Amino acid sequence: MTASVTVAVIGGGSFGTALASIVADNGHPTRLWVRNPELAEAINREHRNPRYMPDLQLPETVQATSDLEEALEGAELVFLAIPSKGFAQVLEQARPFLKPEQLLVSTTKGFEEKGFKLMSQLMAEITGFTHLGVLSGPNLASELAQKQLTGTVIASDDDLTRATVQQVLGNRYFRVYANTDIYGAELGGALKNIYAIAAGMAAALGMGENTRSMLMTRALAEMSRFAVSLGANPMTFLGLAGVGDLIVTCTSPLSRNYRVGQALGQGKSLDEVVESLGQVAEGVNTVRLVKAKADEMGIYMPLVQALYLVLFENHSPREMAGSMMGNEQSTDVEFVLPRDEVLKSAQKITRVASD
Ligand SMILES: NC(=O)C1=CN([C@@H]2O[C@H](COP(=O)(O)OP(=O)(O)OC[C@H]3O[C@@H](n4cnc5c(N)ncnc54)[C@H](OP(=O)(O)O)[C@@H]3O)[C@@H](O)[C@H]2O)C=CC1
Ligand SMILES: O=C(CO)COP(=O)(O)O
Repeated sequence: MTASVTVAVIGGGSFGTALASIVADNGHPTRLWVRNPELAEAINREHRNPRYMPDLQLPETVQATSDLEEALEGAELVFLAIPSKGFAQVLEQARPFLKPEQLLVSTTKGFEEKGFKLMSQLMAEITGFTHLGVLSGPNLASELAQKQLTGTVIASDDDLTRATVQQVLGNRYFRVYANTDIYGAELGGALKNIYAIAAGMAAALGMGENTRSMLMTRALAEMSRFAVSLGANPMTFLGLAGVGDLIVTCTSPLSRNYRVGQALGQGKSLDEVVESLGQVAEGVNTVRLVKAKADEMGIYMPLVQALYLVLFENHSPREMAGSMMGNEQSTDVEFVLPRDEVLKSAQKITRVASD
Protein backbone atom coordinates (compact mmCIF):
# COMPACT_ATOMS: atom_id res chain seq x y z
CA MET A 1 0.00 0.00 0.00
CA THR A 2 1.35 3.45 -0.95
CA ALA A 3 1.50 6.47 1.39
CA SER A 4 -1.58 7.91 -0.28
CA VAL A 5 -4.60 5.69 0.37
CA THR A 6 -7.86 6.05 -1.55
CA VAL A 7 -10.66 6.12 1.00
CA ALA A 8 -14.43 5.80 0.70
CA VAL A 9 -16.64 6.96 3.56
CA ILE A 10 -20.06 5.38 3.22
CA GLY A 11 -22.58 7.61 5.01
CA GLY A 12 -22.35 11.38 5.01
CA GLY A 13 -24.13 12.15 8.25
CA SER A 14 -22.37 14.04 11.06
CA PHE A 15 -19.71 11.45 11.70
CA GLY A 16 -19.04 10.39 8.11
CA THR A 17 -18.60 14.02 7.14
CA ALA A 18 -16.20 14.76 10.01
CA LEU A 19 -14.23 11.60 9.22
CA ALA A 20 -13.99 12.42 5.50
CA SER A 21 -12.66 15.83 6.44
CA ILE A 22 -9.84 14.28 8.53
CA VAL A 23 -8.93 11.78 5.81
CA ALA A 24 -8.77 14.50 3.15
CA ASP A 25 -6.91 16.84 5.52
CA ASN A 26 -4.26 14.11 5.73
CA GLY A 27 -3.86 14.20 1.95
CA HIS A 28 -5.75 11.06 0.93
CA PRO A 29 -8.19 11.02 -2.00
CA THR A 30 -11.60 10.85 -0.31
CA ARG A 31 -15.04 9.83 -1.58
CA LEU A 32 -18.12 10.48 0.52
CA TRP A 33 -21.26 8.47 -0.28
CA VAL A 34 -24.67 9.91 0.60
CA ARG A 35 -27.91 8.37 -0.60
CA ASN A 36 -29.43 11.68 -1.60
CA PRO A 37 -28.13 12.89 -5.03
CA GLU A 38 -29.06 16.52 -4.29
CA LEU A 39 -27.03 16.46 -1.11
CA ALA A 40 -24.07 14.96 -3.00
CA GLU A 41 -24.30 17.79 -5.53
CA ALA A 42 -24.54 20.42 -2.80
CA ILE A 43 -21.46 19.00 -1.03
CA ASN A 44 -19.43 19.09 -4.26
CA ARG A 45 -20.61 22.59 -5.08
CA GLU A 46 -20.25 24.18 -1.63
CA HIS A 47 -17.49 21.97 -0.14
CA ARG A 48 -19.54 21.57 3.02
CA ASN A 49 -22.43 19.35 4.09
CA PRO A 50 -25.38 21.73 4.47
CA ARG A 51 -27.64 19.07 6.04
CA TYR A 52 -25.37 17.64 8.74
CA MET A 53 -22.30 19.88 9.17
CA PRO A 54 -23.01 23.29 7.66
CA ASP A 55 -20.12 25.00 9.48
CA LEU A 56 -17.37 22.60 8.46
CA GLN A 57 -15.44 23.68 5.36
CA LEU A 58 -14.43 20.45 3.61
CA PRO A 59 -11.19 20.11 1.66
CA GLU A 60 -11.93 20.22 -2.09
CA THR A 61 -10.50 16.71 -2.42
CA VAL A 62 -13.65 15.30 -0.75
CA GLN A 63 -15.73 14.02 -3.66
CA ALA A 64 -19.34 13.30 -2.77
CA THR A 65 -21.46 10.88 -4.77
CA SER A 66 -24.77 9.07 -4.42
CA ASP A 67 -23.48 6.22 -6.58
CA LEU A 68 -22.11 3.37 -4.45
CA GLU A 69 -20.16 1.82 -7.32
CA GLU A 70 -18.42 5.12 -8.03
CA ALA A 71 -17.66 5.63 -4.32
CA LEU A 72 -16.13 2.18 -3.94
CA GLU A 73 -14.25 1.86 -7.24
CA GLY A 74 -10.53 1.70 -6.42
CA ALA A 75 -11.04 2.50 -2.72
CA GLU A 76 -8.42 0.74 -0.60
CA LEU A 77 -10.03 1.59 2.74
CA VAL A 78 -13.80 1.85 3.32
CA PHE A 79 -15.37 3.39 6.42
CA LEU A 80 -19.02 2.57 7.07
CA ALA A 81 -20.73 5.39 8.99
CA ILE A 82 -24.38 4.38 8.70
CA PRO A 83 -26.67 4.11 11.76
CA SER A 84 -27.16 0.50 12.92
CA LYS A 85 -30.75 0.34 11.63
CA GLY A 86 -29.60 0.84 8.01
CA PHE A 87 -26.16 -0.76 8.22
CA ALA A 88 -26.98 -4.25 6.88
CA GLN A 89 -29.14 -2.83 4.09
CA VAL A 90 -26.41 -0.45 2.86
CA LEU A 91 -23.74 -3.13 3.12
CA GLU A 92 -25.89 -5.53 1.05
CA GLN A 93 -26.29 -2.77 -1.57
CA ALA A 94 -22.53 -2.18 -1.56
CA ARG A 95 -21.60 -5.87 -1.65
CA PRO A 96 -21.45 -6.26 -5.47
CA PHE A 97 -18.89 -3.42 -5.65
CA LEU A 98 -16.67 -4.57 -2.77
CA LYS A 99 -13.46 -6.57 -3.19
CA PRO A 100 -11.77 -8.87 -0.63
CA GLU A 101 -8.54 -6.85 -0.67
CA GLN A 102 -10.40 -3.74 0.55
CA LEU A 103 -10.25 -2.89 4.25
CA LEU A 104 -13.70 -2.39 5.83
CA VAL A 105 -14.04 -0.39 9.05
CA SER A 106 -17.30 0.29 10.88
CA THR A 107 -17.77 3.47 12.90
CA THR A 108 -21.30 2.51 13.95
CA LYS A 109 -22.17 2.30 17.65
CA GLY A 110 -25.20 0.06 17.90
CA PHE A 111 -26.65 -3.42 17.44
CA GLU A 112 -28.54 -5.07 14.60
CA GLU A 113 -31.92 -6.14 15.99
CA LYS A 114 -32.09 -9.44 14.09
CA GLY A 115 -29.86 -11.86 16.02
CA PHE A 116 -28.48 -9.09 18.31
CA LYS A 117 -25.39 -8.67 16.14
CA LEU A 118 -22.59 -6.13 16.17
CA MET A 119 -21.57 -4.44 12.92
CA SER A 120 -18.31 -6.41 12.68
CA GLN A 121 -20.36 -9.60 12.72
CA LEU A 122 -22.58 -8.24 9.93
CA MET A 123 -19.50 -7.24 7.91
CA ALA A 124 -18.02 -10.73 8.30
CA GLU A 125 -21.31 -12.44 7.40
CA ILE A 126 -22.22 -10.24 4.44
CA THR A 127 -18.77 -9.97 2.84
CA GLY A 128 -16.75 -12.93 4.16
CA PHE A 129 -13.70 -10.59 4.02
CA THR A 130 -10.77 -10.73 6.44
CA HIS A 131 -9.58 -7.09 6.61
CA LEU A 132 -12.24 -5.89 9.05
CA GLY A 133 -12.12 -3.39 11.89
CA VAL A 134 -14.09 -0.97 14.04
CA LEU A 135 -13.29 2.62 14.96
CA SER A 136 -14.52 3.77 18.36
CA GLY A 137 -13.59 6.33 20.99
CA PRO A 138 -14.48 9.76 22.42
CA ASN A 139 -15.16 11.31 19.03
CA LEU A 140 -18.02 13.81 19.08
CA ALA A 141 -18.36 14.76 15.42
CA SER A 142 -18.74 18.47 16.09
CA GLU A 143 -15.51 18.58 18.12
CA LEU A 144 -13.66 16.58 15.46
CA ALA A 145 -14.86 19.13 12.92
CA GLN A 146 -13.24 21.86 15.02
CA LYS A 147 -10.00 19.86 15.14
CA GLN A 148 -10.19 19.63 18.92
CA LEU A 149 -7.50 17.22 20.15
CA THR A 150 -8.68 13.68 20.75
CA GLY A 151 -7.92 10.02 20.24
CA THR A 152 -9.69 6.96 18.96
CA VAL A 153 -9.23 3.20 18.75
CA ILE A 154 -8.88 1.06 15.67
CA ALA A 155 -9.81 -2.42 16.80
CA SER A 156 -9.03 -5.29 14.46
CA ASP A 157 -7.37 -8.67 14.57
CA ASP A 158 -5.88 -7.83 11.18
CA ASP A 159 -2.43 -6.15 11.27
CA LEU A 160 -2.90 -4.43 7.91
CA THR A 161 -6.21 -2.85 8.94
CA ARG A 162 -4.81 -1.51 12.21
CA ALA A 163 -1.65 -0.10 10.62
CA THR A 164 -3.46 1.45 7.64
CA VAL A 165 -6.10 3.19 9.73
CA GLN A 166 -3.42 4.56 12.07
CA GLN A 167 -1.56 5.93 9.05
CA VAL A 168 -4.62 7.34 7.27
CA LEU A 169 -6.33 9.02 10.23
CA GLY A 170 -3.57 9.90 12.67
CA ASN A 171 -2.43 13.53 12.71
CA ARG A 172 -1.62 16.46 14.99
CA TYR A 173 -5.19 16.61 16.38
CA PHE A 174 -6.28 12.97 16.12
CA ARG A 175 -4.40 10.07 17.75
CA VAL A 176 -5.27 6.53 16.70
CA TYR A 177 -4.57 3.76 19.21
CA ALA A 178 -4.66 0.10 18.20
CA ASN A 179 -6.45 -2.78 19.89
CA THR A 180 -6.95 -6.36 18.75
CA ASP A 181 -10.27 -6.73 20.65
CA ILE A 182 -12.80 -5.77 17.98
CA TYR A 183 -15.78 -7.10 19.93
CA GLY A 184 -14.87 -5.27 23.17
CA ALA A 185 -14.30 -1.94 21.41
CA GLU A 186 -17.60 -2.26 19.57
CA LEU A 187 -19.53 -3.24 22.69
CA GLY A 188 -18.07 -0.23 24.55
CA GLY A 189 -19.19 2.20 21.86
CA ALA A 190 -22.68 0.75 21.62
CA LEU A 191 -23.37 0.35 25.35
CA LYS A 192 -22.18 3.77 26.52
CA ASN A 193 -25.03 5.43 24.58
CA ILE A 194 -27.50 3.95 27.06
CA TYR A 195 -25.80 5.59 30.02
CA ALA A 196 -25.40 8.91 28.21
CA ILE A 197 -29.21 9.09 28.10
CA ALA A 198 -29.34 8.38 31.86
CA ALA A 199 -26.69 11.05 32.53
CA GLY A 200 -28.56 13.68 30.50
CA MET A 201 -31.70 12.84 32.42
CA ALA A 202 -29.95 13.13 35.78
CA ALA A 203 -28.60 16.56 34.79
CA ALA A 204 -32.07 17.75 33.79
CA LEU A 205 -33.39 16.62 37.16
CA GLY A 206 -30.82 18.87 38.86
CA MET A 207 -28.72 16.01 40.21
CA GLY A 208 -25.13 16.84 41.12
CA GLU A 209 -21.64 15.72 40.27
CA ASN A 210 -21.61 12.96 42.92
CA THR A 211 -24.65 11.50 41.19
CA ARG A 212 -23.05 11.72 37.76
CA SER A 213 -19.88 10.12 39.06
CA MET A 214 -21.79 7.23 40.68
CA LEU A 215 -23.86 6.78 37.54
CA MET A 216 -20.83 6.58 35.25
CA THR A 217 -19.00 4.17 37.53
CA ARG A 218 -22.00 1.88 37.98
CA ALA A 219 -22.55 2.10 34.21
CA LEU A 220 -19.05 0.74 33.72
CA ALA A 221 -19.80 -2.10 36.16
CA GLU A 222 -23.05 -2.91 34.35
CA MET A 223 -21.42 -2.76 30.89
CA SER A 224 -18.64 -5.04 32.10
CA ARG A 225 -21.12 -7.54 33.57
CA PHE A 226 -22.94 -7.64 30.25
CA ALA A 227 -19.70 -8.01 28.27
CA VAL A 228 -18.46 -10.86 30.50
CA SER A 229 -21.81 -12.66 30.14
CA LEU A 230 -21.43 -12.44 26.34
CA GLY A 231 -17.91 -13.87 26.58
CA ALA A 232 -16.12 -10.55 25.85
CA ASN A 233 -13.07 -9.12 27.61
CA PRO A 234 -14.08 -6.18 29.82
CA MET A 235 -10.48 -4.91 30.03
CA THR A 236 -11.03 -3.10 26.71
CA PHE A 237 -13.56 -0.92 28.57
CA LEU A 238 -10.63 0.65 30.44
CA GLY A 239 -9.45 2.25 27.18
CA LEU A 240 -10.69 5.07 24.96
CA ALA A 241 -13.42 2.94 23.38
CA GLY A 242 -14.86 2.20 26.84
CA VAL A 243 -14.34 4.64 29.67
CA GLY A 244 -13.10 7.35 27.26
CA ASP A 245 -16.30 7.36 25.26
CA LEU A 246 -18.45 6.85 28.37
CA ILE A 247 -17.02 10.00 29.96
CA VAL A 248 -17.53 12.26 26.94
CA THR A 249 -21.08 11.16 26.20
CA CYS A 250 -22.15 11.21 29.86
CA THR A 251 -20.87 14.77 30.33
CA SER A 252 -21.34 16.66 27.06
CA PRO A 253 -24.55 18.19 25.71
CA LEU A 254 -22.90 17.79 22.29
CA SER A 255 -23.80 14.09 22.59
CA ARG A 256 -27.18 13.40 20.98
CA ASN A 257 -27.86 10.60 23.45
CA TYR A 258 -27.16 12.92 26.38
CA ARG A 259 -29.52 15.49 24.84
CA VAL A 260 -32.26 12.86 24.50
CA GLY A 261 -31.92 12.18 28.23
CA GLN A 262 -31.97 15.88 29.06
CA ALA A 263 -35.16 16.44 27.07
CA LEU A 264 -36.86 13.42 28.65
CA GLY A 265 -35.83 14.72 32.07
CA GLN A 266 -37.49 18.03 31.17
CA GLY A 267 -40.73 16.14 30.60
CA LYS A 268 -40.76 15.87 26.79
CA SER A 269 -42.08 12.68 25.18
CA LEU A 270 -39.72 10.25 23.46
CA ASP A 271 -41.40 10.73 20.07
CA GLU A 272 -41.10 14.49 20.36
CA VAL A 273 -37.43 14.27 21.33
CA VAL A 274 -36.43 11.86 18.55
CA GLU A 275 -38.35 13.88 15.97
CA SER A 276 -36.72 17.18 16.93
CA LEU A 277 -33.18 15.73 17.09
CA GLY A 278 -32.99 15.18 13.29
CA GLN A 279 -29.98 12.88 13.78
CA VAL A 280 -29.55 9.40 15.15
CA ALA A 281 -29.38 8.71 18.91
CA GLU A 282 -28.47 5.03 18.87
CA GLY A 283 -29.00 4.64 22.62
CA VAL A 284 -32.80 4.67 22.34
CA ASN A 285 -32.90 1.47 20.31
CA THR A 286 -29.94 0.02 22.21
CA VAL A 287 -31.82 0.25 25.53
CA ARG A 288 -34.62 -1.84 24.04
CA LEU A 289 -32.31 -4.45 22.49
CA VAL A 290 -29.99 -4.77 25.48
CA LYS A 291 -32.92 -5.03 27.90
CA ALA A 292 -34.35 -7.93 25.86
CA LYS A 293 -30.93 -9.64 25.78
CA ALA A 294 -30.36 -9.12 29.52
CA ASP A 295 -33.81 -10.59 30.26
CA GLU A 296 -33.12 -13.56 28.00
CA MET A 297 -29.74 -14.26 29.61
CA GLY A 298 -30.67 -13.31 33.18
CA ILE A 299 -28.07 -10.51 33.44
CA TYR A 300 -28.55 -8.00 36.28
CA MET A 301 -28.70 -4.54 34.61
CA PRO A 302 -30.68 -2.20 36.88
CA LEU A 303 -29.79 0.98 34.93
CA VAL A 304 -30.95 -0.53 31.66
CA GLN A 305 -34.14 -1.83 33.26
CA ALA A 306 -34.97 1.57 34.79
CA LEU A 307 -34.23 3.45 31.58
CA TYR A 308 -36.41 1.04 29.61
CA LEU A 309 -39.35 1.84 31.90
CA VAL A 310 -38.83 5.59 31.46
CA LEU A 311 -38.36 5.43 27.67
CA PHE A 312 -41.00 2.89 26.73
CA GLU A 313 -43.44 2.57 29.63
CA ASN A 314 -43.92 6.19 30.66
CA HIS A 315 -42.41 5.88 34.14
CA SER A 316 -41.27 9.14 35.67
CA PRO A 317 -37.46 9.67 35.58
CA ARG A 318 -37.43 11.02 39.14
CA GLU A 319 -39.37 8.10 40.55
CA MET A 320 -37.12 5.63 38.74
CA ALA A 321 -34.01 7.30 40.18
CA GLY A 322 -35.56 7.14 43.65
CA SER A 323 -36.50 3.49 43.35
CA MET A 324 -33.01 2.56 42.14
CA MET A 325 -31.57 3.96 45.37
CA GLY A 326 -33.59 1.24 47.16
CA ASN A 327 -32.00 -1.61 45.19
CA GLU A 328 -29.83 -4.10 47.08
CA GLN A 329 -26.37 -2.68 47.88
CA SER A 330 -23.99 -4.92 46.06
CA THR A 331 -20.28 -5.22 45.35
CA ASP A 332 -18.14 -2.33 44.05
CA VAL A 333 -15.70 -4.04 41.64
CA GLU A 334 -17.15 -7.40 40.70
CA PHE A 335 -13.91 -8.78 39.31
CA VAL A 336 -12.39 -8.44 42.80
CA LEU A 337 -15.35 -9.77 44.77
CA PRO A 338 -18.02 -11.44 42.65
CA ARG A 339 -21.52 -10.11 43.10
CA ASP A 340 -22.90 -13.53 44.15
CA GLU A 341 -20.42 -13.77 47.02
CA VAL A 342 -21.39 -10.32 48.32
CA LEU A 343 -25.04 -11.24 48.21
CA LYS A 344 -24.38 -14.57 49.96
CA SER A 345 -22.43 -12.87 52.76
CA ALA A 346 -25.14 -10.20 53.11
CA GLN A 347 -27.73 -12.96 53.49
CA LYS A 348 -25.51 -14.65 56.12
CA ILE A 349 -25.29 -11.40 58.12
CA THR A 350 -29.08 -10.99 57.96
CA ARG A 351 -29.53 -14.58 59.22
CA VAL A 352 -27.06 -14.09 62.11
CA ALA A 353 -28.78 -10.83 63.06
CA SER A 354 -32.19 -12.46 63.15
CA ASP A 355 -31.00 -15.56 65.15
N1 LIG B 1 -21.92 11.87 15.37
C1 LIG B 1 -20.99 11.45 16.20
O1 LIG B 1 -20.46 12.24 17.01
C2 LIG B 1 -20.55 10.03 16.17
C3 LIG B 1 -21.33 9.03 15.61
N2 LIG B 1 -20.90 7.74 15.63
C4 LIG B 1 -21.75 6.67 15.11
O2 LIG B 1 -21.76 6.76 13.69
C5 LIG B 1 -23.01 6.24 13.19
C6 LIG B 1 -23.59 7.28 12.24
O3 LIG B 1 -23.90 8.41 13.04
P1 LIG B 1 -24.02 9.88 12.51
O4 LIG B 1 -23.24 10.13 11.30
O5 LIG B 1 -23.73 10.73 13.68
O6 LIG B 1 -25.58 9.93 12.18
P2 LIG B 1 -26.44 11.10 11.56
O7 LIG B 1 -27.81 10.94 12.08
O8 LIG B 1 -25.75 12.39 11.71
O9 LIG B 1 -26.45 10.73 9.98
C7 LIG B 1 -26.92 9.50 9.54
C8 LIG B 1 -26.42 9.27 8.12
O10 LIG B 1 -26.75 7.95 7.71
C9 LIG B 1 -27.63 8.00 6.59
N3 LIG B 1 -28.59 6.90 6.68
C10 LIG B 1 -29.41 6.62 7.69
N4 LIG B 1 -30.11 5.51 7.41
C11 LIG B 1 -29.72 5.12 6.18
C12 LIG B 1 -30.08 4.05 5.34
N5 LIG B 1 -31.00 3.15 5.69
N6 LIG B 1 -29.50 3.97 4.12
C13 LIG B 1 -28.59 4.88 3.76
N7 LIG B 1 -28.19 5.91 4.51
C14 LIG B 1 -28.75 6.01 5.73
C15 LIG B 1 -28.28 9.36 6.65
O11 LIG B 1 -28.73 9.70 5.36
P3 LIG B 1 -30.04 10.62 5.12
O12 LIG B 1 -29.65 12.01 5.46
O13 LIG B 1 -30.30 10.42 3.67
O14 LIG B 1 -31.12 10.07 6.00
C16 LIG B 1 -27.10 10.19 7.13
O15 LIG B 1 -26.22 10.45 6.09
C17 LIG B 1 -23.89 5.97 14.43
O16 LIG B 1 -23.86 4.61 14.74
C18 LIG B 1 -23.20 6.78 15.52
O17 LIG B 1 -23.41 6.21 16.81
C19 LIG B 1 -19.68 7.39 16.09
C20 LIG B 1 -18.84 8.35 16.63
C21 LIG B 1 -19.24 9.71 16.76
O1 LIG C 1 -20.27 8.38 20.03
C1 LIG C 1 -20.20 9.58 20.10
C2 LIG C 1 -19.00 10.27 20.62
O2 LIG C 1 -17.93 9.41 20.76
C3 LIG C 1 -21.35 10.41 19.69
O3 LIG C 1 -22.30 10.36 20.66
P1 LIG C 1 -23.80 10.71 20.32
O4 LIG C 1 -24.24 9.71 19.28
O5 LIG C 1 -24.52 10.58 21.62
O6 LIG C 1 -23.80 12.10 19.78
